[in-house]
Amino acid sequence: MTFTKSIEWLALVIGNSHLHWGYFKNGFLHSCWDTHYYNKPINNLILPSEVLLANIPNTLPLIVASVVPEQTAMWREYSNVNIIEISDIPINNLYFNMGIDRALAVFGAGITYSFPCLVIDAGTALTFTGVDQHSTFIGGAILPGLKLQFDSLSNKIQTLPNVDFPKRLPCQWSGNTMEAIKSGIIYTIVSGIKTFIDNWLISYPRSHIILTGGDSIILYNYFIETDSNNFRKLKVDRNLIFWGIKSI
Ligand SMILES: Nc1ncnc2c1ncn2[C@@H]1O[C@H](COP(=O)(O)OP(=O)(O)O)[C@@H](O)[C@H]1O
Ligand SMILES: CC(C)(COP(=O)(O)O)[C@@H](O)C(=O)NCCC(=O)O
Ligand SMILES: [K+]
Repeated sequence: MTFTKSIEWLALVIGNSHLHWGYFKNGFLHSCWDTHYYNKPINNLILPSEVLLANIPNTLPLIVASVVPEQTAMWREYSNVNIIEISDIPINNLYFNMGIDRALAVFGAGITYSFPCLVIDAGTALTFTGVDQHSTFIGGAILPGLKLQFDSLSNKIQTLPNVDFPKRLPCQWSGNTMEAIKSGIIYTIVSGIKTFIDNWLISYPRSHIILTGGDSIILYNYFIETDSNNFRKLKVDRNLIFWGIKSI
């Protein structure tokens, strides 16, 4: 399918925690914002004002990329909608049930920064998606995202409280439960990500590496605090998926 874009249109990326919205006008991403899920029936002609920013028309064409099937079904009710499928993404070797957010983000990264590239998406899940210089998907990995790791400890283990993750790197060797949780999760995520990056760079030394997703900025700050020299190749771009959608 080809995605013809009008002068004004909306992109909706449906993740496992949030709806991510982009408003395009004259070929530019004019504004972007996140909302919670909208769980009332969708009118077939008018988008709900609750999810739109003020002054954005509520009858615009909508292009949806979703990894949440129930939400996809809801937004399909809107008549002016197109849903992106894996087969729409011009990257070789993608597998059919791969997350459309991963495929679009890595395509958006390649279009914006050039291939090869490795995208690290720190959303509900944390994902790695690597594509080589021929726009061929090489492989990736999936693990629980930052918030999910904190939530799973407190949800499954009675003695462990829920803690918010800190803005700055915590102390690694902690003398109380809260700090020990922060240390455990953050230091293993940071060093795990570093291992993936180092391994990717052995095969693709000139690759771009881009962090995206809800926790990308906080993660980037942890990296810079740990070892700014080693992470100088790292970029943060919250809009990779929108660059991907714009370019299909
Ligand atoms: N109100 C919130 N609810 C849940 N997560 C939030 C919220 N605000 C920020 N976050 C952060 O956003 C991350 C999820 O990233 P996001 O990109 O929104 O995920 P997804 O694309 O999977 O919906 C969580 O790990 C969490 O730390
Ligand atoms: C891995 C994901 C759950 C990540 O979703 P997110 O954290 O962005 O909400 C999503 O990309 C997905 O459902 N993928 C399908 C499996 C795969 O990519 O192999
Ligand atoms: K995501």
